[in-house]
Amino acid sequence: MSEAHLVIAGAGGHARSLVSLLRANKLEPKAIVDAHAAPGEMIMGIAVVTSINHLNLEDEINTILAIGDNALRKTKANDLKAQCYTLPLTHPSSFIDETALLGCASQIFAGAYVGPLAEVGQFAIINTHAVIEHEASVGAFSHVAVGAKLLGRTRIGESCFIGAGAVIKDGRSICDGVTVGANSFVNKSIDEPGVYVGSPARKLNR
Ligand SMILES: CC(=O)SCCNC(=O)CCNC(=O)[C@H](O)C(C)(C)COP(=O)(O)OP(=O)(O)OC[C@H]1O[C@@H](n2cnc3c(N)ncnc32)[C@H](O)[C@@H]1OP(=O)(O)O
Repeated sequence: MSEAHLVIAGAGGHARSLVSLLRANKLEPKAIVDAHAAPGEMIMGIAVVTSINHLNLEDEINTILAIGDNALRKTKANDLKAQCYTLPLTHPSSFIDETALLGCASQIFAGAYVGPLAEVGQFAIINTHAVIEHEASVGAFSHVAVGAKLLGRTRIGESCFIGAGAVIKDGRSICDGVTVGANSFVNKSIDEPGVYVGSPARKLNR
């Protein structure tokens, strides 16, 4: 039986990070699929095509989502369902405690830390050097950006974006659909969706 081909969906910045993550795991994507691909476009030596129909592959295809936008990633995951690559992807330089739980299709990038009894939901992204401390949890389709830190026992809901370098104080919880700005400090739990910035973080009123 032949192995499934890996295909990356999306040709934005996150696609480059994913190629690097896959190669660190000795996996090579067959192609990158993006509706806006230019003729002959290549990314890091990989062809970018507008549709998987152009690949003429008879074998199974497993799609890995290179979509940083949480809502779009959720829509695409629901559209593709069984065609998605379901195993968590972890960079060899990340540390995942043996008691941590990683949801299907979660992506853990270089230097990230996922501590004891922490949980990462399905299709969540834990980006470069992010820290998910002991017993913290990250909801499905959330994205913890570069260098952000979730301190012990924090709980982040679904489809949240925690900006680069942000810190969430230990024990605090954040409801679904919250964006926390880069370098912000969340010292109180957040129970209303919206965008929160600053130190301490305050809701942006618009
Ligand atoms: C691999 C990777 O690159 S992963 C990508 C990681 N990217 C990030 O972490 C970026 C995170 N994004 C941010 O921090 C953005 O500034 C957001 C999402 C919080 C807000 O963006 P926008 O909606 O465009 O807001 P905008 O830039 O108009 O700012 C609105 C107000 O909030 C303030 N503000 C925006 N971001 C922040 C922040 N991080 N900290 C403090 N204040 C902020 C602005 O100064 C502005 O204040 P003013 O109205 O008094 O002038």
